[in-house]
Amino acid sequence: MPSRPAAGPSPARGSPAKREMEPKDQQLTVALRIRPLNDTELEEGAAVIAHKVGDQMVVLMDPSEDPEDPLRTHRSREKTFIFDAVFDQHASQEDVYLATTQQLVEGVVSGYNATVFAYGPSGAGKTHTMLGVDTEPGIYLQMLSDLFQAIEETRDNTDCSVSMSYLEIYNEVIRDLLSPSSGFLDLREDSRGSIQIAGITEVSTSNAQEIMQLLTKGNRQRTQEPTATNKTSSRSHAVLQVTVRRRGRGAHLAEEVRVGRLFMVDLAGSERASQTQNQGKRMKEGAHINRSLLALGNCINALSEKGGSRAQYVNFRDSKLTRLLKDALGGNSRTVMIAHISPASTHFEESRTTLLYAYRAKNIKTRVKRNLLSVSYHIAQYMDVISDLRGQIQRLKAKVERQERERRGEPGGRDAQATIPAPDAEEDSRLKMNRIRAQLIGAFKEQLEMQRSLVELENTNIELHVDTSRHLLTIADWEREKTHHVTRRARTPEKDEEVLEAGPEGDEGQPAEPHEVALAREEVNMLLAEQRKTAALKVRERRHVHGLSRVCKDEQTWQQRPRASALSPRSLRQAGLEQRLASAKKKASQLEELLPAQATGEDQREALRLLRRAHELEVENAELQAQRLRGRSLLRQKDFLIQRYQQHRLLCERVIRAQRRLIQGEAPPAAPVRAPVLLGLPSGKGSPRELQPWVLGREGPPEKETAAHSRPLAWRIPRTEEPGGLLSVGSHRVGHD
Ligand SMILES: Nc1ncnc2c1ncn2[C@@H]1O[C@H](COP(=O)(O)OP(=O)(O)OP(=O)(O)O)[C@@H](O)[C@H]1O
Repeated sequence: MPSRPAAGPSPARGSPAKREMEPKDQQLTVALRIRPLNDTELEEGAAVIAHKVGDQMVVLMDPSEDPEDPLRTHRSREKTFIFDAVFDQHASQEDVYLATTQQLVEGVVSGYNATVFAYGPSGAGKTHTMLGVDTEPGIYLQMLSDLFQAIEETRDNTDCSVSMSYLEIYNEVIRDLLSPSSGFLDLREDSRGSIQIAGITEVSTSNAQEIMQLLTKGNRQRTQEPTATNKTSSRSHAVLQVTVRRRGRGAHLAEEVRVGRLFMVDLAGSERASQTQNQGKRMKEGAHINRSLLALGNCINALSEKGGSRAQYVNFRDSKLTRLLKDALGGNSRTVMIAHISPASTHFEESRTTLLYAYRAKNIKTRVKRNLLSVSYHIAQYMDVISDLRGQIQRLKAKVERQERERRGEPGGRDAQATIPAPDAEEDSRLKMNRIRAQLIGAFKEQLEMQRSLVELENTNIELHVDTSRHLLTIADWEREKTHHVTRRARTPEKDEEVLEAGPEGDEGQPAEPHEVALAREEVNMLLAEQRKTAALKVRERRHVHGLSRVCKDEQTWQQRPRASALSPRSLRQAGLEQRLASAKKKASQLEELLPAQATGEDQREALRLLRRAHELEVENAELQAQRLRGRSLLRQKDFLIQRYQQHRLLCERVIRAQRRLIQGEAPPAAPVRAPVLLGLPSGKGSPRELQPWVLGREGPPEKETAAHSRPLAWRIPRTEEPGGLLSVGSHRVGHD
């Protein structure tokens, strides 16, 4: 395997500390593992079609191509791919580990992020590579053992702590595998843009065995079911995160903390619905798995184009998996992907797509940067030191002057003492001032933390909006397809039979709704319910704040109010936070008023001024971050809107074509339908409106929307059902004008 350039500092320019912080481009390491043929494949008489050639090449033969066929002799039967490393059935777990992931250990200990993920179809050997078996442990145990060994070697001059968390993404929800009772967890982006999982259990550990025990415990909670292709198929993506924090030992004012994060991801296997014959729950899981893996594939495609140019738009937001792997694929992480395939001819299609994806991933570049935190003492502590020293200097100066005067027998030697505050009184006032200042700093800090939490919550709300728009777009896409299908049928009724043969149809000759559309509907309903609750709460909240006679002392009191039970935890948290923020602001301003009276010297006033300024800057910073988040979300919303307008345009064009045909007497009599309603877009002037859920979902339209006066301009397209009838849009029917 070719060695990769190290992502360490470049010796060319800058100070060593600065060079350490400079990000470096790093290519994804992509390896391929081919597992042995299994019993089922042997029973089926499958041939081996994936062959390892040398250390880096794999040749995949197409089983459908007949070498004897003279028409095909000019075509190559082989597809060749080159990776950083290729392993076949003879490779041991240790071989795979040493050639792929061992190289990441040192980086993690020195403060770099690293990710290893196993990719491939169901039953191809991902869990085997990552977890392994007792006699042949996989990458988890081997890597963790090396990690602790490397930490042990640095113990002399650093303090090190290691913590871990373990989660699964199952059907697009995140579950804490170390604390399954904690419900579904939220993904959040912090102010630095890195993804955090709110409320995840982080356990401190001191050795690899301990982590393995926790992993085994967590794995018992992991969703695993037998499927047609794998008796112990993992139906979720499992993510193990290990964080290593290293703090240098020394008596410096500023301490350096290196934080290395290691992600180890065992993805659920992709599957072809037609092959697995999964039904019901398994099929729904499969659709979720495939959807998130499709999103992952799209990200890999976008990132690999133009050599991973950052100008290319990469949609990480399409699934929780891609959001979680954002850094691993396009950000600050050294990443290794181990793709897995079966060598059997019966799995040719899956193997081919896996190889193509893995091959594309080779072009991805990430930008690695050491996570160096400088924990400097707070400005207030410096100010204390300075203030102490100044006080001492002043007292000493006064003492010297007094002694001088006394020595010279000058009058006023004793009087002069009276103009300088007595050391005790001065000390007393300084202590008092420091106490109030410490309280003020506490209040500022509290305010800032709450403000940040509010920004995070707002961001989550915006994300809910964006998710809703995305799902609505999927539904709208489908509705357009369905309308197109119905229109086509109306135009060419003689082809009905052909259509019926070509694909499954739902009721009344409607095409059957695809799985992802049903899922999108489900999720939209869930998201809308959540949004409605939050909106209702905000209205009530505003009313409540206006008429507020007393301030709730803490979040608990707030949450214990009787009406709280009907609201979502997120809404409750937001309401509680807003309330607490208001009270913290009040407290801080009271303290601010107290302080100037206590400030006796110039240095204390200066300290106060700096303190207030630092707080103002931090507030501004938080506000800017919030604005940036809002701006980004707005852009995403606009993207969806543009797509919707495009859909709308397409539909209008189709309607116009149909009208033309109608005018020219080519089509049967028309049934009217309102194109703008179909896509939930504004029909007249005014700002674009959000896509109305009732247009696409299972819910009925609100009363006022159906009122005749609010009806948008009617468009006519050929009749598709009963004469003078209705055109069905989702479950909602749009009638004639
Ligand atoms: N390299 C290998 N050597 C021996 N056995 C293997 C190898 N790879 C996989 N297997 C066996 O194949 C079976 C399926 O493997 P595994 O469960 O790891 O697949 P998977 O890709 O994780 O599947 P899924 O996505 O469905 O969870 C297991 O019984 C495993 O022990």
